[in-house]
Amino acid sequence: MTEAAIEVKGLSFGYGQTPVLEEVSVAFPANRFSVLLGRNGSGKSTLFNIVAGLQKYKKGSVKLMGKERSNMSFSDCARVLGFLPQFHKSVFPFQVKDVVLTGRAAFSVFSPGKSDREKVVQAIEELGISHLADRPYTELSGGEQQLVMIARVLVQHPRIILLDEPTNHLDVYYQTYVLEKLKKLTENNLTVIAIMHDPNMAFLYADQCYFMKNRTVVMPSIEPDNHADTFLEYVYDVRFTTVMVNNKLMVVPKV
Ligand SMILES: Nc1ncnc2c1ncn2[C@@H]1O[C@H](COP(=O)(O)OP(=O)(O)OP(=O)(O)O)[C@@H](O)[C@H]1O
Repeated sequence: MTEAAIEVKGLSFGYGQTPVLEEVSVAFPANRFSVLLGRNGSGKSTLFNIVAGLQKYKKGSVKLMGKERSNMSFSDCARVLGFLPQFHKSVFPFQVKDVVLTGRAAFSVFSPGKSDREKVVQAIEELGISHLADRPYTELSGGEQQLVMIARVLVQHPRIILLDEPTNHLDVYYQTYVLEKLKKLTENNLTVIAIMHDPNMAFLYADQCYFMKNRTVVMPSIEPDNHADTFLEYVYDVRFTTVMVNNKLMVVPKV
């Protein structure tokens, strides 16, 4: 069996008295591209924020590469996990290369060295945005900013990256570009887990899809002969027609 990069067991969480996650148990396999889907407000970002340490959990267990998250120091976590949150706004017109460099902050405190800058150049090249390196981040389009933020996570050289809607704001060219990059990263000992809203893009690129429903995570086998349409109707409250394209399941809402 593949080792779990992230293993969540019996996790429950709420904001005040409102429960959002109830008894969530899920294991995201190492060195794979996994995608988490589900309706707006179903708790996807909350689960990512807990795994990334932005929200504290009281009930359940969250393990990163086999270690309990709550027992890990900030720098231990930064070595293991990189996180791209859903919203990231900068008001300061820093150059793109400096914004990416801040991804090294957990390692170099306030005095980044030559190797940190080399990693920045590498990550910027990796995402094909070298032409943006000297531009002020605040003057970039939403999609360009998204690519810069992904480079900022990569520069951390973590074992796992969590991305909350990485294809948000991207046109179809860059959606496929980023998803291909993310999938490729898993060939180099990296685990990628992303929240996405487009089931078809997820089915095209992910090794495994997970869905949030009724405050927990469910992982069906998405195959047409496995009643995928019934399952997706349960998740999204929308009726779907399913078709196979190049051996991949594709869905369209029934109109
Ligand atoms: N800081 C907060 N305080 C109180 N309630 C919150 C907070 N953040 C999220 N919620 C609520 O928790 C629920 C889950 O929100 P969450 O952002 O995790 O969902 P999501 O699946 O990521 O949604 P989306 O797809 O719209 O981004 C929602 O009902 C939301 O209103």
